[in-house]
Amino acid sequence: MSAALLEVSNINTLYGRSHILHDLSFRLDKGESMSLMGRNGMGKTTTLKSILGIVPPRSGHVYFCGEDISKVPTWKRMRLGIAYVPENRGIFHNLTVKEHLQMAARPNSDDQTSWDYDRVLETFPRLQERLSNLGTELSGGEQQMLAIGRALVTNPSLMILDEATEGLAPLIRRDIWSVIATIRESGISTIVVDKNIKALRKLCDRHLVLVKGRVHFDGCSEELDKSQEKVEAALSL
Ligand SMILES: Nc1ncnc2c1ncn2[C@@H]1O[C@H](COP(=O)(O)OP(=O)(O)OP(=O)(O)O)[C@@H](O)[C@H]1O
Repeated sequence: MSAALLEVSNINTLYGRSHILHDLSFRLDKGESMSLMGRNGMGKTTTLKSILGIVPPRSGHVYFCGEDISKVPTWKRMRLGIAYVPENRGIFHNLTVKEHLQMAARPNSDDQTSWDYDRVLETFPRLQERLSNLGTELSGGEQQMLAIGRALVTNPSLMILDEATEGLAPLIRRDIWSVIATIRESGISTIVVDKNIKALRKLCDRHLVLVKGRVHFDGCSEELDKSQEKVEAALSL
């Protein structure tokens, strides 16, 4: 078996005394794209925050490129190549589009996966038109594009997107899905949290479904098709 890019091994994550993730384990190979699904409150965001160290698991391990990063602070995990596009997008009100991108940019020696300022603007022509606008002056869709663009210029090997299409108009959603596909094609591994199972089925190689902080399903798209009833029941209860 090839070395995993990310391996989450038996993590238990709690908020105070509320035990949210229970012995959660999964792995993601280099270049692989994984969906993370589950009803509201099942622990998807907590899983992402555990990977990033924002909410460190009480026990268990997180390995990235074979290294145990369980005790590594969040900023260092990002330096190692993990980028996060949070649910609330985290756009600064008082910075322009250009400043957001310039501030985050980090070059990468690997030409194949390299994303720079110009490539992001080519991918998001809307941002090109809005370069001198402040975060507050952007629509929800533009903010989402900026949040993704800002993550891309850090040249991550793993990109984590939490509900990137949530609350957006259908045409903008379509653009965001197409950009996520482009990111994947550029060789960056992705973990995508979303409710659109049809889009995730098409986009991702593997799928993880959580129920009450436990893995309910973990398999490839063909296995997802075979377990359709079980998965749909878990998502619609
Ligand atoms: N900061 C916190 N303090 C205490 N409990 C929390 C905190 N954040 C989340 N929770 C609880 O942890 C559980 C899992 O939440 P989480 O946000 O991981 O779920 P989710 O699957 O991402 O749901 P959603 O789709 O609603 O974002 C929920 O019961 C939630 O109320």
